[in-house]
Amino acid sequence: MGRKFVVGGNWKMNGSKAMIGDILKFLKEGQLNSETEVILGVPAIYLDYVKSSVPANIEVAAQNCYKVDKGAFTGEISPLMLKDIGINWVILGHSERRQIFGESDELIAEKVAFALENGLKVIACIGETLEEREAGQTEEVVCRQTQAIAEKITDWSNVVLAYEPVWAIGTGKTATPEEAQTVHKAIREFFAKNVSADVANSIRIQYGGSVSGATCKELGKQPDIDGFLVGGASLKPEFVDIVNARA
Ligand SMILES: O=C(CO)COP(=O)(O)O
Repeated sequence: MGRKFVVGGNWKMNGSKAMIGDILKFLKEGQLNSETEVILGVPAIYLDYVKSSVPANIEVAAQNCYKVDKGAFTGEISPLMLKDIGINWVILGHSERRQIFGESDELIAEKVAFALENGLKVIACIGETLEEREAGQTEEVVCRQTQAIAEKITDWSNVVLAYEPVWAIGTGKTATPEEAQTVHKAIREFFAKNVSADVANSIRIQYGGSVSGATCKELGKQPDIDGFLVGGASLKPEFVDIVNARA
């Protein structure tokens, strides 16, 4: 069976009630391809609000959650809380969490495992920095990040992997379709070798990093690119074009 195209909009720390109103308007008015799964990554404070007003064909994700169910962890939210308000998805390991908030491969892997155990679906993010790419370490880095998760989970059916090269995030510098495809293929080979042929075939791998209405079509044609994780452009009407990249 083919892998269903999956496009996430990661709003990051953006939005207001007024802005969310505008975003939901263009999403409701736009003709979203029903063959594409659409997931909005929403700031925690707006999750309930968005969940209550989003059309049924759009899923809502948190942008982070912690690795235990409750307790003295000021400022954190748990997978159980997300499930409690009807949220089914979480983005984990985004490069901004890794770089700005110092999250390690191991912590991210623990969060992925705990979120899955509690019935969430996970978009797990990986990707190399510019320095790592220039040092020829891209594949080594993304495999190391994936391996950390593979050590903590066995069932990948509720995981989407997002390959987001750090140098392409928010820079307007999209990876070329060939650059992205090369890494996506390497990740799939990692799964074939270290997890199973079945997971290698079935896991969906999104590309993220300056995806726009202009770049999405060519990227979306690559055989190992199964969708996108979109930052800046997910706040704008062109997000509809990105959702429909394969249409
Ligand atoms: O980080 C990203 C999505 O998670 C990508 O952000 P941009 O699309 O703004 O480059």
